Amino acid sequence: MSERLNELDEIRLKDRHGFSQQVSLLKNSVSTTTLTNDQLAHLSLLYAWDKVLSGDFNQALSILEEAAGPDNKQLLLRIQGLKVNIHILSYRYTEAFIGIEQLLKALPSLTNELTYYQVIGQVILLFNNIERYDLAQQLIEQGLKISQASDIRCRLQALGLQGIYKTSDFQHYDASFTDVNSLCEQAEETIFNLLVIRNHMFYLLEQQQYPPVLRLYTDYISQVLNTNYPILNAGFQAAAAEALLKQGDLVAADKLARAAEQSLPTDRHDPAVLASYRVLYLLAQAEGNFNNLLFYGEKRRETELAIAKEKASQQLAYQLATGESRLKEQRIQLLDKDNELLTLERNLYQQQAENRYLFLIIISGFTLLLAVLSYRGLTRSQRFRRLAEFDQLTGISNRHHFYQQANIAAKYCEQNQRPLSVVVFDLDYFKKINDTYGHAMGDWALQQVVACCRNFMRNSDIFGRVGGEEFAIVLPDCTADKAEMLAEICRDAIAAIDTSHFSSPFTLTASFGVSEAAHDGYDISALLDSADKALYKAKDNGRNQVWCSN
Ligand SMILES: Nc1nc2c(ncn2[C@@H]2O[C@H](COP(=O)(O)OP(=O)(O)OP(=O)(O)O)[C@@H](O)[C@H]2O)c(=O)[nH]1
Repeated sequence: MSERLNELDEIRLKDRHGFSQQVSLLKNSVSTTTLTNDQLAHLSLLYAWDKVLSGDFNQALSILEEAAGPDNKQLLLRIQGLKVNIHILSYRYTEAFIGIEQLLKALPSLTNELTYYQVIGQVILLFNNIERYDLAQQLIEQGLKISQASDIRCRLQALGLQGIYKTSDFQHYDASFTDVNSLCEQAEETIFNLLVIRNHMFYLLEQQQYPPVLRLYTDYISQVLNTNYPILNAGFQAAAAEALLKQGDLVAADKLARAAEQSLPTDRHDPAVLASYRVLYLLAQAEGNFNNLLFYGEKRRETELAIAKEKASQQLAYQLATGESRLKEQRIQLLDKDNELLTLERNLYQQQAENRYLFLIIISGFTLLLAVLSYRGLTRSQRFRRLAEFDQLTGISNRHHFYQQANIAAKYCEQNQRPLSVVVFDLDYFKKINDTYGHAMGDWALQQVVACCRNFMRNSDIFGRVGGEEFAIVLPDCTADKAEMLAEICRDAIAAIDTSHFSSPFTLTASFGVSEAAHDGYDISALLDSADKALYKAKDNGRNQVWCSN
């Protein structure tokens, strides 16, 4: 029986399908009373692994919690190691670090090289993530002392490369990369080798060494495609696309960047995902494609934020798990309270949404009745209302209507503690355009400016003409950094308005000011004032730029 369990362990990561089938078969056919404690625990470990590989982390954890305690110390540590692994995969970092602390205490008794790696590999990865390269390095060195097996040495050293890159000089890193690369190639550890090369390509991009990036891409891409590993595909393609872009080959860069996008897993916050969005953003910028610029700018920011958030929660969890124990427990309880509150908030929100839905159904019944009764009256009054609310030249809200809508939005955001930002902009040297090319040309320019900025706004944004050539946008649920990005995109788009078909082409530009409720409060007049002041700074500093009030 023990031999059979060891065989299954062997094929665990090599033949995923066969492993799953055989574990289930064994689990259903064997009589547990005939097994020793260790065999029972080993079977539970394999069964839990099968659940982990199929993504069912909760079940895997309960299998391990219920597993019989083995007499064999190595097996016990593997069970604890897998529990840590599951906590990491399910983002429960506090539990993960508490488990790690226990594992590290038991580490000196680990003598089997493969078990050492199985138990400690994830811990090293996590230490790298929280930038505790010193702790990761200690574990790597200990592992290298235990193991002479080339596959394990490749994996350990590959994990150590990130720390060497971040903490030592480039020459040392370059030499280490070459060593690890050849070691992993000899050991035929393809995935680890390719991950090391992918990271190296991004390192080379940082050093602005573009031809070597493309050489690595050509040399290894067929291996990458064979692994069928999306994070590797996306990483290689994005790195090569960025190198091509920097060398000015936009067409080839675009092709690879799109391929990278198609390889991207949707729910991963891997650096390869970030790199792909960065390249697609740079491409949109080079092509003047403002829709893509906004889209990928947003995606890039979201991914950056998610990576930073994850790192912060890992660092906090590490501090909690290694801090003084009573304080630690209190904080964990506080965190749990936070989680309870979040769940409560979510439930309340769901309830509110359901109530709102019910309310909408009732209201829509009345509305239909009213609509039928007053159809004629409404169409006439609607026409008058449009005239009173919207600017005739550009079609957006006039000053009065803009203020009305803006105040409603500000009140809503304040009550619901949502962010709120304001952007104001004013065309540069517009008088000169009127004076030189005539008032009709000025009108045309105003219409073009509004039409192109409108492209980048959401339905909930409030866009108004608040002066002759001055405009304002109120952005509910939007922080200043995003508002600033929108302003930059509008600024770029206005500067790109094409006047080449006129007999005397001219350039249109605008200056922007941004303010945010978190800094200036929720009063619309104060927000507009503050954004106006930032706008004057943009004008004073040479125009055609965006300034923020904070
Ligand atoms: N064509 C046209 N011009 C307008 C309209 N409303 C205001 N203007 C003109 O916009 C110009 C604004 O000029 P200024 O306030 O001196 O500002 P500017 O020339 O843009 O200079 P800076 O803002 O300092 O960069 C004036 O010439 C106004 O007549 C309009 O509806 N149509």
